[in-house]
Amino acid sequence: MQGLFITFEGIDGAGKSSHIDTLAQALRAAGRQVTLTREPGGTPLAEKLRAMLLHDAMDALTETLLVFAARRDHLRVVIEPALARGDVVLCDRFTDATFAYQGVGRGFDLQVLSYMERLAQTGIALEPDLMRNPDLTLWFDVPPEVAAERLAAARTPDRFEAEGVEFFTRVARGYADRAAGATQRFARLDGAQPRAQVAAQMLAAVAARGWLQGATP
Ligand SMILES: Nc1ncnc2c1ncn2[C@@H]1O[C@H](COP(=O)(O)OP(=O)(O)OP(=O)(O)O)[C@@H](O)[C@H]1O
Ligand SMILES: Cc1cn([C@H]2C[C@H](O)[C@@H](COP(=O)(O)O)O2)c(=O)[nH]c1=O
Repeated sequence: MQGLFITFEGIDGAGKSSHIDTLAQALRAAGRQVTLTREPGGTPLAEKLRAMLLHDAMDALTETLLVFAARRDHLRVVIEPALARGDVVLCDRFTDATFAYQGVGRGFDLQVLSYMERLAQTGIALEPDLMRNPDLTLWFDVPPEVAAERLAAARTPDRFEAEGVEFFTRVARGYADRAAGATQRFARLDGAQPRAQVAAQMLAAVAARGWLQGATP
Protein backbone atom coordinates (compact mmCIF):
# COMPACT_ATOMS: atom_id res chain seq x y z
CA MET A 1 0.00 0.00 0.00
CA GLN A 2 1.03 3.58 -0.66
CA GLY A 3 2.23 5.49 2.42
CA LEU A 4 0.23 8.55 3.46
CA PHE A 5 1.44 11.54 5.44
CA ILE A 6 -1.28 13.40 7.39
CA THR A 7 -0.46 16.33 9.66
CA PHE A 8 -2.46 17.99 12.44
CA GLU A 9 -2.08 21.76 12.76
CA GLY A 10 -3.51 24.68 14.69
CA ILE A 11 -2.65 27.06 17.50
CA ASP A 12 -1.97 25.71 21.00
CA GLY A 13 -5.21 24.47 22.56
CA ALA A 14 -6.96 23.96 19.19
CA GLY A 15 -7.70 20.29 19.98
CA LYS A 16 -5.25 18.45 17.70
CA SER A 17 -3.94 15.95 20.26
CA SER A 18 -7.49 15.19 21.46
CA HIS A 19 -8.44 13.90 17.99
CA ILE A 20 -5.37 12.11 16.65
CA ASP A 21 -6.24 8.74 18.27
CA THR A 22 -9.76 8.83 16.80
CA LEU A 23 -8.33 9.06 13.30
CA ALA A 24 -5.73 6.37 14.06
CA GLN A 25 -8.51 3.98 15.12
CA ALA A 26 -10.58 4.73 12.01
CA LEU A 27 -7.58 4.09 9.75
CA ARG A 28 -6.73 0.83 11.53
CA ALA A 29 -10.36 -0.25 11.09
CA ALA A 30 -9.85 0.42 7.37
CA GLY A 31 -6.91 -1.99 7.41
CA ARG A 32 -4.05 0.51 7.55
CA GLN A 33 -0.89 0.39 9.68
CA VAL A 34 -0.56 3.71 11.49
CA THR A 35 2.52 5.49 12.83
CA LEU A 36 1.65 8.17 15.40
CA THR A 37 4.21 10.85 15.99
CA ARG A 38 4.69 14.54 16.78
CA GLU A 39 6.86 17.59 16.22
CA PRO A 40 9.05 18.85 17.55
CA GLY A 41 10.01 15.34 18.64
CA GLY A 42 9.39 11.79 17.49
CA THR A 43 12.99 10.52 17.87
CA PRO A 44 15.30 10.45 20.92
CA LEU A 45 17.35 13.35 19.52
CA ALA A 46 14.34 15.40 18.44
CA GLU A 47 12.66 14.89 21.84
CA LYS A 48 15.77 16.41 23.50
CA LEU A 49 15.51 19.38 21.13
CA ARG A 50 11.79 19.62 21.95
CA ALA A 51 12.52 19.95 25.68
CA MET A 52 14.91 22.84 24.95
CA LEU A 53 12.47 24.53 22.58
CA LEU A 54 9.61 24.37 25.03
CA HIS A 55 11.51 25.46 28.13
CA ASP A 56 14.78 27.31 27.40
CA ALA A 57 14.99 31.00 26.45
CA MET A 58 16.35 31.57 22.90
CA ASP A 59 15.97 33.92 19.94
CA ALA A 60 13.89 33.26 16.80
CA LEU A 61 16.86 32.10 14.70
CA THR A 62 17.95 29.54 17.30
CA GLU A 63 14.33 28.38 17.61
CA THR A 64 14.10 27.96 13.83
CA LEU A 65 17.39 26.08 13.53
CA LEU A 66 16.32 23.70 16.30
CA VAL A 67 12.89 22.93 14.81
CA PHE A 68 14.45 22.13 11.42
CA ALA A 69 17.22 20.03 13.00
CA ALA A 70 14.56 18.07 14.91
CA ARG A 71 12.50 17.71 11.72
CA ARG A 72 15.39 16.37 9.64
CA ASP A 73 16.16 13.70 12.24
CA HIS A 74 12.45 12.85 12.53
CA LEU A 75 12.10 12.46 8.75
CA ARG A 76 15.23 10.33 8.51
CA VAL A 77 14.53 8.01 11.46
CA VAL A 78 10.73 7.75 11.63
CA ILE A 79 8.65 9.39 8.88
CA GLU A 80 10.39 8.26 5.68
CA PRO A 81 10.88 4.63 6.82
CA ALA A 82 7.19 4.47 7.84
CA LEU A 83 6.04 5.89 4.49
CA ALA A 84 8.32 3.45 2.64
CA ARG A 85 6.61 0.57 4.55
CA GLY A 86 3.21 1.85 3.41
CA ASP A 87 2.07 3.19 6.79
CA VAL A 88 -0.20 6.14 7.35
CA VAL A 89 1.88 8.63 9.34
CA LEU A 90 -0.19 10.86 11.62
CA CYS A 91 2.00 13.72 12.79
CA ASP A 92 0.96 16.27 15.42
CA ARG A 93 2.44 19.39 13.72
CA PHE A 94 4.98 19.75 10.90
CA THR A 95 6.42 22.59 8.80
CA ASP A 96 3.22 24.65 8.63
CA ALA A 97 3.81 25.22 12.35
CA THR A 98 7.24 26.69 11.58
CA PHE A 99 5.74 29.14 9.08
CA ALA A 100 2.96 30.04 11.53
CA TYR A 101 4.98 30.25 14.80
CA GLN A 102 8.53 31.23 13.78
CA GLY A 103 7.43 33.00 10.58
CA VAL A 104 4.30 35.03 11.25
CA GLY A 105 4.33 34.65 15.07
CA ARG A 106 7.97 35.62 15.67
CA GLY A 107 8.47 37.57 12.43
CA PHE A 108 11.21 35.33 10.97
CA ASP A 109 11.86 35.82 7.23
CA LEU A 110 9.46 33.58 5.26
CA GLN A 111 11.80 33.25 2.27
CA VAL A 112 14.59 32.00 4.51
CA LEU A 113 12.10 29.52 6.01
CA SER A 114 11.26 28.26 2.50
CA TYR A 115 14.95 27.72 1.82
CA MET A 116 15.43 25.86 5.11
CA GLU A 117 12.31 23.80 4.41
CA ARG A 118 13.80 22.61 1.10
CA LEU A 119 17.15 21.86 2.73
CA ALA A 120 15.70 19.90 5.66
CA GLN A 121 12.99 17.99 3.81
CA THR A 122 14.80 16.88 0.63
CA GLY A 123 17.15 13.97 -0.08
CA ILE A 124 15.80 11.45 2.44
CA ALA A 125 12.86 9.88 0.57
CA LEU A 126 13.35 7.02 -1.93
CA GLU A 127 12.81 9.64 -4.69
CA PRO A 128 16.01 11.72 -4.20
CA ASP A 129 14.63 15.06 -5.47
CA LEU A 130 11.38 14.89 -3.51
CA MET A 131 10.81 17.54 -0.85
CA ARG A 132 8.61 15.71 1.69
CA ASN A 133 5.30 17.44 2.31
CA PRO A 134 2.07 16.19 3.86
CA ASP A 135 -0.59 14.57 1.65
CA LEU A 136 -3.26 16.15 3.86
CA THR A 137 -3.15 18.76 6.61
CA LEU A 138 -6.03 18.82 9.08
CA TRP A 139 -6.19 22.41 10.28
CA PHE A 140 -8.02 22.82 13.58
CA ASP A 141 -9.10 26.45 13.28
CA VAL A 142 -10.07 27.95 16.63
CA PRO A 143 -10.29 31.61 17.76
CA PRO A 144 -7.27 32.39 20.01
CA GLU A 145 -9.61 33.38 22.88
CA VAL A 146 -11.28 29.94 22.84
CA ALA A 147 -7.92 28.14 22.75
CA ALA A 148 -6.61 30.30 25.63
CA GLU A 149 -9.64 29.42 27.77
CA ARG A 150 -9.12 25.71 27.12
CA LEU A 151 -5.42 25.86 27.97
CA ALA A 152 -5.98 27.91 31.13
CA ALA A 153 -8.19 25.12 32.41
CA ALA A 154 -5.82 22.37 31.29
CA ARG A 155 -2.15 22.64 32.33
CA THR A 156 0.96 24.62 33.31
CA PRO A 157 1.97 26.55 30.17
CA ASP A 158 5.27 25.94 28.31
CA ARG A 159 7.24 28.77 26.63
CA PHE A 160 4.85 28.94 23.64
CA GLU A 161 1.61 28.42 25.57
CA ALA A 162 2.63 31.31 27.86
CA GLU A 163 2.44 33.76 24.92
CA GLY A 164 -0.51 36.18 24.80
CA VAL A 165 -3.54 36.39 22.55
CA GLU A 166 -1.73 38.85 20.18
CA PHE A 167 0.95 36.22 19.45
CA PHE A 168 -1.66 33.52 18.80
CA THR A 169 -3.66 35.89 16.60
CA ARG A 170 -0.54 36.24 14.41
CA VAL A 171 0.07 32.46 14.47
CA ALA A 172 -3.57 31.86 13.45
CA ARG A 173 -3.06 34.29 10.55
CA GLY A 174 0.09 32.33 9.63
CA TYR A 175 -1.99 29.15 9.36
CA ALA A 176 -4.68 30.92 7.32
CA ASP A 177 -1.99 32.17 4.90
CA ARG A 178 -0.51 28.67 4.55
CA ALA A 179 -3.98 27.20 3.95
CA ALA A 180 -4.73 29.83 1.29
CA GLY A 181 -1.49 28.87 -0.47
CA ALA A 182 -2.25 25.10 -0.48
CA THR A 183 -6.02 24.71 -0.73
CA GLN A 184 -5.88 21.09 -1.99
CA ARG A 185 -3.66 19.93 0.85
CA PHE A 186 -5.45 21.74 3.70
CA ALA A 187 -8.79 20.70 5.21
CA ARG A 188 -10.10 23.40 7.56
CA LEU A 189 -12.02 22.06 10.57
CA ASP A 190 -14.10 24.31 12.79
CA GLY A 191 -12.31 23.41 16.02
CA ALA A 192 -14.58 25.54 18.19
CA GLN A 193 -17.37 22.96 17.79
CA PRO A 194 -17.95 20.27 20.46
CA ARG A 195 -15.52 17.33 20.23
CA ALA A 196 -17.93 14.92 18.50
CA GLN A 197 -18.57 17.42 15.72
CA VAL A 198 -14.87 18.17 15.27
CA ALA A 199 -14.20 14.43 15.05
CA ALA A 200 -16.97 14.05 12.43
CA GLN A 201 -15.49 16.87 10.32
CA MET A 202 -12.04 15.28 10.56
CA LEU A 203 -13.25 11.80 9.52
CA ALA A 204 -15.29 13.31 6.67
CA ALA A 205 -12.19 15.11 5.33
CA VAL A 206 -10.21 11.86 5.31
CA ALA A 207 -13.11 9.77 3.94
CA ALA A 208 -13.62 12.31 1.13
CA ARG A 209 -10.14 11.36 -0.12
CA GLY A 210 -11.12 7.66 -0.17
CA TRP A 211 -8.70 6.78 2.64
CA LEU A 212 -11.23 5.15 4.99
CA GLN A 213 -12.57 2.66 2.46
CA GLY A 214 -12.78 -0.81 3.96
CA ALA A 215 -13.63 0.53 7.43
CA THR A 216 -16.23 -1.49 9.34
CA PRO A 217 -19.11 0.88 10.35
N1 LIG B 1 -13.78 20.46 20.78
C1 LIG B 1 -13.41 20.72 22.03
N2 LIG B 1 -14.23 21.37 22.86
C2 LIG B 1 -13.85 21.67 24.14
N3 LIG B 1 -12.64 21.37 24.67
C3 LIG B 1 -11.77 20.73 23.89
C4 LIG B 1 -12.10 20.36 22.53
N4 LIG B 1 -11.03 19.75 21.98
C5 LIG B 1 -10.08 19.72 22.94
N5 LIG B 1 -10.51 20.28 24.09
C6 LIG B 1 -9.76 20.48 25.34
O1 LIG B 1 -8.87 21.58 25.10
C7 LIG B 1 -7.61 21.35 25.70
C8 LIG B 1 -6.53 21.40 24.60
O2 LIG B 1 -6.74 20.30 23.73
P1 LIG B 1 -5.53 19.55 23.01
O3 LIG B 1 -4.43 19.27 23.99
O4 LIG B 1 -6.09 18.43 22.23
O5 LIG B 1 -5.07 20.72 22.04
P2 LIG B 1 -3.79 20.81 21.14
O6 LIG B 1 -4.20 21.49 19.90
O7 LIG B 1 -3.15 19.49 20.98
O8 LIG B 1 -2.88 21.76 22.03
P3 LIG B 1 -1.28 21.86 22.08
O9 LIG B 1 -0.82 22.16 20.69
O10 LIG B 1 -1.02 23.00 23.03
O11 LIG B 1 -0.76 20.54 22.60
C9 LIG B 1 -7.69 20.00 26.41
O12 LIG B 1 -8.02 20.23 27.76
C10 LIG B 1 -8.86 19.31 25.70
O13 LIG B 1 -9.51 18.40 26.56
C1 LIG C 1 6.59 21.87 15.04
C2 LIG C 1 6.70 23.23 15.67
C3 LIG C 1 6.17 23.47 16.92
N1 LIG C 1 6.27 24.70 17.47
C4 LIG C 1 5.68 24.94 18.79
C5 LIG C 1 4.20 24.95 18.80
C6 LIG C 1 3.80 24.40 20.14
O1 LIG C 1 3.63 25.48 21.03
C7 LIG C 1 5.02 23.60 20.58
C8 LIG C 1 4.77 22.12 20.59
O2 LIG C 1 3.86 21.81 21.58
P1 LIG C 1 2.60 20.81 21.35
O3 LIG C 1 1.94 20.80 22.69
O4 LIG C 1 3.17 19.48 20.99
O5 LIG C 1 1.74 21.37 20.30
O6 LIG C 1 6.05 23.89 19.65
C9 LIG C 1 6.90 25.72 16.79
O7 LIG C 1 7.01 26.83 17.32
N2 LIG C 1 7.43 25.48 15.57
C10 LIG C 1 7.36 24.28 14.97
O8 LIG C 1 7.84 24.09 13.82
